[in-house]
Amino acid sequence: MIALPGLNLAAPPPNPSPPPTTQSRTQDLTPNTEFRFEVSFTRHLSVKLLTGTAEYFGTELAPSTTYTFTGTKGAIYTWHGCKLELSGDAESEYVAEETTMVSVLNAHFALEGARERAAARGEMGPRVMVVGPENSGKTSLVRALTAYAVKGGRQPMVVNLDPREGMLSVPGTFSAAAFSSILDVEEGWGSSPISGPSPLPVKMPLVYQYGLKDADSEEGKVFRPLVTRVALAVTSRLEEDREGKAAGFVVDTAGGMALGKAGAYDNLEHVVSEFSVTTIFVLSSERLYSDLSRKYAPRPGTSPSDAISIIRLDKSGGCVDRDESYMKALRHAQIRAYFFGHTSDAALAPHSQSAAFDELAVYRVRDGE
Ligand SMILES: Nc1ncnc2c1ncn2[C@@H]1O[C@H](COP(=O)(O)OP(=O)(O)OP(=O)(O)O)[C@@H](O)[C@H]1O
Repeated sequence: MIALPGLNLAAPPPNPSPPPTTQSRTQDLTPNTEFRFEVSFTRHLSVKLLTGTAEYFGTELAPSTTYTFTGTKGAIYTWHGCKLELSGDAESEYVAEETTMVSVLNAHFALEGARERAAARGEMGPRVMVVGPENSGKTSLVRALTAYAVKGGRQPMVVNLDPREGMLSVPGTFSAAAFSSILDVEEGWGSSPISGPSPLPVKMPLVYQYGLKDADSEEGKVFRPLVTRVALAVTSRLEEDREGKAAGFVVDTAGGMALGKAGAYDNLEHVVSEFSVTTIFVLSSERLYSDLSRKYAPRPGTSPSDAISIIRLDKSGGCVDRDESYMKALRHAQIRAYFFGHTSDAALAPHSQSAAFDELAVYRVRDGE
């Protein structure tokens, strides 16, 4: 039987150490600080908000509710100060006073302004792309912008073009989903109908199989036609949805696309043109920012409404490099959650069927067919 990585049907579900019995402790956070932590896939960290307000990448924590994290690197931020109760053992944890949340909030309000203008004119809202090197905080920024927009009653769409990490689906796919309800603090984006029962409303992603690990490994032969498909699906969906149209969408890209081999950003440029991007947030990379600013500098004769805004944002000091073994474990966890459901007690029971390897026929589509 061919085993999907992470989907060992024969073996019992992985059993991360049970929620620890270590004594709970409290952590006070002063306004505008964040509690950063790293928890491996074999440990747990439980967090409860005792007093004040706090959020996890833009999503507000409910008071007196225990959130348990495993296989996660993240940060709990507070605007007004709070007291947290912590239990469990993280690999590392500390309080950071320098965060980038004020610039994230400013970015959100700039997008809100664009949404209001778009709604008044019946036009499409901001079409945002987030770019930057690997582990520069792109996905975290997209999550926070989405969470703030949802909190304000908007229904933004999120498009994931990073095959290294799935969004509401398995890795190796591109997906798009409209977000009209709160994001899931523990599970990241939340769950789709396929991932079993969830206390939060499920999200309905449109998923395309890409199949490769890196978006920059095949000279765009598969990537670009697929991006065209996704863009068409997203824009035609929004044309029929007045609220979603005004909210616009945010596209998360893969770090490899920002490498600009020999100064060429063919895949990024393709995304910009297919999605008619209006705003590009560049995380951390000065070179990418200056290359894109040059490329999309307003030309004489073009109307200001056609200009693309390129905005550079600092990388958060909390962004941690995720090595290949961590990424592998993350992908395995996503594949397992897809088939068994999100909860640790494995809510779904997929049926398995074995086939001998010589019964399998593999076809390869040749170039241009
Ligand atoms: N302020 C923060 N504090 C702690 N951890 C953070 C913070 N911001 C981001 N992280 C963590 O750093 C890691 C990298 O961030 P993120 O996934 O947002 O980067 P990325 O640019 O999307 O990466 P990639 O290109 O590999 O997809 C993630 O595990 C994320 O949860």
